[in-house]
Amino acid sequence: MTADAGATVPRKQIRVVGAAIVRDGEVMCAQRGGGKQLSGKWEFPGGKIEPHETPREALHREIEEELLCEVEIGDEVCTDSYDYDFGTVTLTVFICHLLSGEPRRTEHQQFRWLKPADMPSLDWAPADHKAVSMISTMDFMGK
Ligand SMILES: Nc1nc2c([nH]c(=O)n2[C@H]2C[C@H](O)[C@@H](COP(=O)(O)OP(=O)(O)OP(=O)(O)O)O2)c(=O)[nH]1
Repeated sequence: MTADAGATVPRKQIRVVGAAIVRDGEVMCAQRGGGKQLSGKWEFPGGKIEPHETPREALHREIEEELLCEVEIGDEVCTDSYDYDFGTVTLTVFICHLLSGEPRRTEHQQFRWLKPADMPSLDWAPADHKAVSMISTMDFMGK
């Protein structure tokens, strides 16, 4: 036995924010691009929180960079963690509305606008399952 036998290496902790963008009662779902972790899985647009940022600041920045548009960030849906082989992702999802511009694809394979109840039919990244389940019961019509 070596001195550090049994010692555990701390898992990489990755804090991520995602935007459930609502328009006309539907929610924007985005399919991850090729050549990345979780390629082909569906996710909420967003990304990693930088150390100096609040979750909302990070989401605002990520949506501008990734979708080239601006959103208003509303209520938090939930936070959930999933242990991937590359680290633990802790994902917080917010309901968002478009303020200006039209979401454009810079890195995703495709977008789909789905009614909340239809969202679970997609192959979501595992960290998203709780948020998708919660949003799938929501009704955004008239909002
Ligand atoms: N943006 C986003 N990432 C998610 C979601 N669910 C989920 O497991 N992730 C994972 C995928 C990535 O491993 C991690 C961070 O997302 P990211 O969008 O910054 O990842 P990335 O690989 O595109 O970023 P980068 O390292 O190239 O800067 O979180 C989600 O709904 N949205």
